[in-house]
Amino acid sequence: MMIVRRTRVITNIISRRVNSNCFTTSSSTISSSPILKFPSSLLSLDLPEIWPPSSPAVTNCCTANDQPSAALVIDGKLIADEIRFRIAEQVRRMKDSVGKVPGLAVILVGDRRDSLTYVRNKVIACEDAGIKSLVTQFPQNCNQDDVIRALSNFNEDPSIHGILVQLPLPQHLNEEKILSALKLEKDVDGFHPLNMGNLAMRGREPLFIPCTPKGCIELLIRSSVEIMGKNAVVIGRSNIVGLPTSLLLQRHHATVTILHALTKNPEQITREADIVVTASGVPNLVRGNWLKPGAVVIDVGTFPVEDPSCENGYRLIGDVCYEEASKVASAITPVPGGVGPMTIAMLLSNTLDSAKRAYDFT
Ligand SMILES: NC(=O)C1=CN([C@@H]2O[C@H](COP(=O)(O)OP(=O)(O)OC[C@H]3O[C@@H](n4cnc5c(N)ncnc54)[C@H](OP(=O)(O)O)[C@@H]3O)[C@@H](O)[C@H]2O)C=CC1
Ligand SMILES: Nc1nc(=O)c2c([nH]1)NC[C@@H]1CN(c3ccc(C(=O)N[C@@H](CCC(=O)O)C(=O)O)cc3)C=[N+]21
Repeated sequence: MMIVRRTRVITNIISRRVNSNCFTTSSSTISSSPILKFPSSLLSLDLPEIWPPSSPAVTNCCTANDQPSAALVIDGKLIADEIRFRIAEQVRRMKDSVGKVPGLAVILVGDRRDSLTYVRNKVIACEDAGIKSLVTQFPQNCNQDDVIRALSNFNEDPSIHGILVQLPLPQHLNEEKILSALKLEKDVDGFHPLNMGNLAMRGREPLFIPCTPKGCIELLIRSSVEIMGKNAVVIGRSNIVGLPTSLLLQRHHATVTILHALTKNPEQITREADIVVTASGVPNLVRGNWLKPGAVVIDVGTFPVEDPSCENGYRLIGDVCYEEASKVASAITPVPGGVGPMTIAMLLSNTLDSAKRAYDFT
């Protein structure tokens, strides 16, 4: 029998209507947009096997004459901020009662610009939440044994509850070997084969659910999108996004189809989907005519393109042709400001969960 751990049902949507005159999706435009209402938070900081179904508030956006209207934008940044606020509260409570805070260690190899940005964002998010963070950076040409030694030190450090090895690693390093050196109890990314295996098996509980897939599901639930019984398409089958996302959607009783680079006629398959989660890394892959009217679209893809006018020297493009898709979908996540901030919030959530387990703190 399924154990339903979450008890609260979400009825509100954190989102905004797409401004049809504005197709740029920067997080600043989103956070300044009108917010319908905060939902009562449903972030369960333990691991749910399944969430209860919520009201299908975002399933169909067609007008009376069946013309699709603009999609609701699922504001990942806003939702992530709310979750991070809740995490910070719990960290304070932990500090007050046990005298300890959660600790996250990040291992970064090389100096890829996007990795540096992601790691910096993770460190800032930790600071904001009161979580201790340590970053160990190695040069691109480093020795594998040195990386494993650093990992082992973090494994043994009782003040560290989560360890993240920033991916991708340089070619000469063996990702499988490095990741398998990570202590299961500290695998806050949820990439360990045992965590992934438990996610895949019915009746089993992984210690950690991978952050991006967990963030995608959290976005759907908080936007009142019903998952149970829906046709979901996941584009991409990678170990870090596509595969665990498809497993998680299945755990929520969606009927899941996985598309990959060799799939024939992908647009025909996506057109049948109520929910499309895309993580291919191919910019603008998903066009408006790939979607069923009223579909919910979660865009995980982040493809960096040079842009000297941006602070980091690049801007991100998603997998979805936003301009087209937002006219067909009922709800859509922007890039940036959609899944990305949720990934970080879920990392903090997993780190807090790990510390709670370590200190037997509820
Ligand atoms: N926002 C966030 O928090 C995060 C964003 N990302 C982003 O998500 C994207 C995917 O990341 P990741 O999973 O690590 O990438 P990978 O390159 O590991 O996997 C990409 C997957 O997409 C599939 N694919 C590639 N081209 C096509 C195509 N034309 N049609 C259908 N499927 C295709 C590949 O298929 P095949 O298996 O056949 O090669 C593969 O399974 C990237 O843009 C990444 O930057 C990743 C993590 C977090
Ligand atoms: N071990 C490991 N775990 C990961 O979770 C992991 C990884 N390696 N390698 C790379 C991918 C990518 N990833 C992102 C995290 C946050 C944003 C994010 O916050 N994006 C912001 C924008 C950030 C920016 O400005 O560049 C947004 O979409 O709004 C994006 C992508 C985690 N990944």
